Amino acid sequence: MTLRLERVSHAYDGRAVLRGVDLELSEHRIGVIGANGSGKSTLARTLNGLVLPDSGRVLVDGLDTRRHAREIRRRVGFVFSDASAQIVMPTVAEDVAIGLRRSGLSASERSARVEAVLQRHGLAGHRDHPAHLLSGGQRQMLALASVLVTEPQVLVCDEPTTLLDLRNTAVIEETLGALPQQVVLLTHNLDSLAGFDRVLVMDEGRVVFDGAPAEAVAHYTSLMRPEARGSRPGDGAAGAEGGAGTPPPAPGGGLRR
Ligand SMILES: Nc1ncnc2c1ncn2[C@@H]1O[C@H](COP(=O)(O)OP(=O)(O)OP(=O)(O)O)[C@@H](O)[C@H]1O
Repeated sequence: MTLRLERVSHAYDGRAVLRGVDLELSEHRIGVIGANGSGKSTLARTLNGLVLPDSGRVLVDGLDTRRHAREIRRRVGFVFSDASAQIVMPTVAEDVAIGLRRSGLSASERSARVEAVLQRHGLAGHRDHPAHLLSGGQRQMLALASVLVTEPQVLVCDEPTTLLDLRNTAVIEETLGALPQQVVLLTHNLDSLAGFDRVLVMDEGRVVFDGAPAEAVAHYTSLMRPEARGSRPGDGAAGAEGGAGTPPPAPGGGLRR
């Protein structure tokens, strides 16, 4: 599936957080890294219409997020870092099932699908447990399962392991790695990007690097050096919309700018 951003800009309270982002995302594994506040979450939220851009547009397989919210949410699933915010039903099985309420499937098809997802993600033994009694790792797995049960074609994961310990981080990353779906992963865990097809580095609302994981991590690391942070052209330019004259990054091409 192709996710396409065309000159996407967005501001909160007059402060620009996305500045004229142009992207075409079709790779199987795409990472997004960047400093806190660089605009990663806002970018991710535009991909399934959780955020509608102030200007520009986002197309999911040609469908505009402004006009086709429901179809797009069905195709693009979203996983948040705080699973508790995503879990809405009292028990594990009910939470997984809720995503299928408008699926058009019969009750028996829905329960078969829920059961399969619970089994696959190690939650079958917790079927009737209150979701709030699960461990942090189990809660994140439940949040993931509740999205996967709807069988989205793309999964956008916004720092899904930030609140987890090392073991659960590994479990969630392995699960994501094995999914047949296209995955867009926002993360501060740079090690998890090895093997990704493409990694974007964001800085001050722009994609400043777009290429292979090792080069992207090196670029991000160099941006975070104190001398780089003090002298970047973007510093202090909040509100300078769009990056006029800045060439769009070459998809997967490792363009630095
Ligand atoms: N709903 C909102 N209302 C107002 N400001 C917001 C909102 N969401 C994000 N922001 C601000 O926009 C900027 C970009 O936030 P965003 O969450 O996109 O960045 P991020 O790169 O994902 O950061 P982090 O790594 O900390 O999650 C931040 O300064 C943030 O405070």
